[in-house]
Amino acid sequence: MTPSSPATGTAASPAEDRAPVVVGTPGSFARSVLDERHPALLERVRRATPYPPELRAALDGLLEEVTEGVIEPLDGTEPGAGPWLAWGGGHYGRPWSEVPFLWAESFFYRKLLAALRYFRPGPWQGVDPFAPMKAAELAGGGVDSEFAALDRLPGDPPERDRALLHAALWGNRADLGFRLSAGGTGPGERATGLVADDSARLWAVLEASAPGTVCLVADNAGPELLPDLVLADHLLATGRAAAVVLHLKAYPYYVSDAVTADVLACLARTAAASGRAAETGERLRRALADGRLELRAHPFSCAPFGYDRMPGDLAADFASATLTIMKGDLNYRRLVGDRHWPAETPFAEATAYFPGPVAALRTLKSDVVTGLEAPAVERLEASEPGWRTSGRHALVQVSA
Ligand SMILES: O=P(O)(O)OC[C@@]1(O)O[C@H](CO)[C@@H](O)[C@@H]1O
Repeated sequence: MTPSSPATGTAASPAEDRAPVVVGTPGSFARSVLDERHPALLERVRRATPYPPELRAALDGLLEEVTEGVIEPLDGTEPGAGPWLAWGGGHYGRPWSEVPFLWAESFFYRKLLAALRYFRPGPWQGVDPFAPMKAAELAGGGVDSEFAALDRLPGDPPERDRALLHAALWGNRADLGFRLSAGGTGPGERATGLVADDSARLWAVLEASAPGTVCLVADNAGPELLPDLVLADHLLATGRAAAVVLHLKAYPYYVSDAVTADVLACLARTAAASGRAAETGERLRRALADGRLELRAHPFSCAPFGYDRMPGDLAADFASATLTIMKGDLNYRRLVGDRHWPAETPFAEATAYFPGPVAALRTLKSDVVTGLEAPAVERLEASEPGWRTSGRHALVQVSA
């Protein structure tokens, strides 16, 4: 994969003065992820699978590096090490907290897979270290409740649209990374109302032209991916889309991000269900088999950059879509840029480079946000200091 330009994250950019790139400043949310979530994740991975001694030793080495060391490049013999050398330019040899947060997180996940020999031929090749956690989530009772809720969907079409859009939106709270910090209980009680709501615009964009292709850029597996798949089925069934292209991650990433195996696991879960869940699953299987639901796992999906650096073939994909729907917090960070934007910065301005109409469905789990009204920001700042990262708030934003 070759992003349109190599990025070190240190080059000056016009946005830099107004919106500095997020790094792990002491006391920041980003720093807590680097100092707390990443070590906790290494421990969780180690407990989840009985890795042999050499893999456990590699995990120990990574733990030492992220807690006490500086960023070391991938071993030169690691498959795919080349691009990371180019992308890492000025970052190697520096503390993890001093480089762009998005780069540091992405590289952490890549190093974790290197430690576990995910890309090397041999018995551990292709073994998803997060699979045990994803499987437990998918088997959980929460999924049964979601399936039961499908049987109680409102009959009124606009109400049904809203219910399915909101299921996909709030499904983004199902992020396993969230459980790894601050007591590990997951996001707090969800807030009523959205901090920004362009839902009407989203449906209007889909209805403004003949049914075309919708790109749905997935985020987490299991309890988030299921309502995303249900939304994809709804877009196809209601003629809002002639085809849906579901963009997945190219390899395990940010703990619970969805890869192809996770889509198949969701379909297997629906096959074991009854009622609407089973019917939806059956339609999705047919859509996959006849090409109306297509899976893509572009290498850029795990690159440590924003979408403003996406390569031409991916941009062409999004350009040809009636609408691209970006799910989740990380995709939002990559869409608008992982920067400390003033929250009132118009969403359309931050996404002006995007090659087609784009929507974000996201719960707020990081410092980055755009497109809010000033009074709403003042209210949130005054009443709820952790509103940007608590996962209690959500938004639907559209730029078309
Ligand atoms: O993309 P998702 O699943 O909604 O969120 C991923 C996430 O939890 O990971 C980062 C911390 O690791 C946060 O910035 C972000 O909230």
